[in-house]
Amino acid sequence: MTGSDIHPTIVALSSAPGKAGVAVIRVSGSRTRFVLETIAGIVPEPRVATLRRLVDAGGETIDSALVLFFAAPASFTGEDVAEFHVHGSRAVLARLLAILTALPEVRLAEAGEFTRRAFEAGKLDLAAVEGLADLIDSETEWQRQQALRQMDGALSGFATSWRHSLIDAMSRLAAELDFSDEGDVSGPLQQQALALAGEVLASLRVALGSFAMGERVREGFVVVLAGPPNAGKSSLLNALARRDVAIVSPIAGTTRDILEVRLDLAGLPVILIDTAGLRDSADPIEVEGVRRARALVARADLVVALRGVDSEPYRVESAAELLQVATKADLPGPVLPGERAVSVKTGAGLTDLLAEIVTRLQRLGSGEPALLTRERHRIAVTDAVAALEQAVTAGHGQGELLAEDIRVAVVALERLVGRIDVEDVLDRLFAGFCIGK
Ligand SMILES: Nc1nc2c(ncn2[C@@H]2O[C@H](COP(=O)(O)OP(=O)(O)OP(=O)(O)O)[C@@H](O)[C@H]2O)c(=O)[nH]1
Ligand SMILES: [K+]
Ligand SMILES: [Mg+2]
Repeated sequence: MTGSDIHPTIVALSSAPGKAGVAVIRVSGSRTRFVLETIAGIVPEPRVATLRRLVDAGGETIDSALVLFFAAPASFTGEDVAEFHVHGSRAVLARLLAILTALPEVRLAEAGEFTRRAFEAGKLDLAAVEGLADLIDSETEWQRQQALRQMDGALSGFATSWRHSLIDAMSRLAAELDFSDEGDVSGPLQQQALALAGEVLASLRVALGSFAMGERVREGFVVVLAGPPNAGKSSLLNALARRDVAIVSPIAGTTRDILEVRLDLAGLPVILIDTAGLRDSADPIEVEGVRRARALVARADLVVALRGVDSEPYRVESAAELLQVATKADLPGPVLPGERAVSVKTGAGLTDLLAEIVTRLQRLGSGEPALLTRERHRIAVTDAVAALEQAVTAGHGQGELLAEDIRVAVVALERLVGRIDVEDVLDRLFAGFCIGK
């Protein structure tokens, strides 16, 4: 089933809005051939870019365009699809969209609707749709690579093989139960089922171990600059961001709120955060700033603890990865053991500091590419792990209970690729899509 008979035909601008050399308008659905005949005068040979004049009902030219046709089911959505590569002018786009949506049974697409149709046609599973969303949102190299792996089915492939192994285990248990009158024998088939469950459990635990990295690559590593007032936190933020983001002054207590910039550090997405100087204060605003700074220090992936070489030693308490930095290295004063020296004034040590931040962040992962990248994945796999742990530890007792534990794990894993509970996830996901995806 292609679904083309139950869906209206949809149309949308699929490239970014605004002025551009070329813009792409995409059409999908059973009226696509009709749309092509009406606007371009022909249905081009599938997958052959064809230069045509696009005309309105009165025969007046709207633009000349490259026209592409993809015949169902060999298209992104699985339906007949057309693309019009027109000149990216607001006037051309407005006119063309107005004409297209005025055609019978053709309407503007909703956010994510092309992708939803691809999902419904079985072109992408849920994990792959998430990968596509992440790819479109990706801003750094690590994000691009991780999203592409997800879109290409890295998680989907594992989910399928875990599920197959567990279904295999369940069928061995069922066979054993058929042969026993008590339902509590632990024969060779049950042993095999337990071994399969144990293998899947081990693989799931490895996948869970990759979640922290997967999530951080998606959302950004939180790196917090912390230390006493006037340590040079805001100066360092500006230097690393190469922009004048934060106010710098010789007055202690200049920064009161938190300030963040997003950086691409050697392909790693980093959220670098400047905080209020840590000290006791009578000023309620500064007290709140310090409270926020401490909260961030507590939840950071990496804390860069700063102290001016001309100031007292200062230790930031944090359970997170900690990097001790002595600032203002151009001034006289000692660099203490364990500190790296930098000077924003001369630029000394800044490149090394950046390299060290990258090294520390990379160390948070195992080096393996992350399989689980969203909280949704973590929950599903955690549920499956809990059920299989119960199966494996309860072990050789009742065959029926064992089968039930494994069944619970299978259901949890089916959520990963979207065999169940799909609508909720899709609705939330597509809320973040723009129209035309
Ligand atoms: N000589 C020298 N002065 C610096 C350097 N970095 C910062 N400063 C000076 O130190 C003072 C404090 O700098 P800020 O960046 O405002 O310090 P901060 O840690 O953000 O201070 P608060 O926001 O008040 O906590 C300013 O006068 C800066 O110009 C440096 O590398 N060398
Ligand atoms: K300051
Ligand atoms: Mg500051």
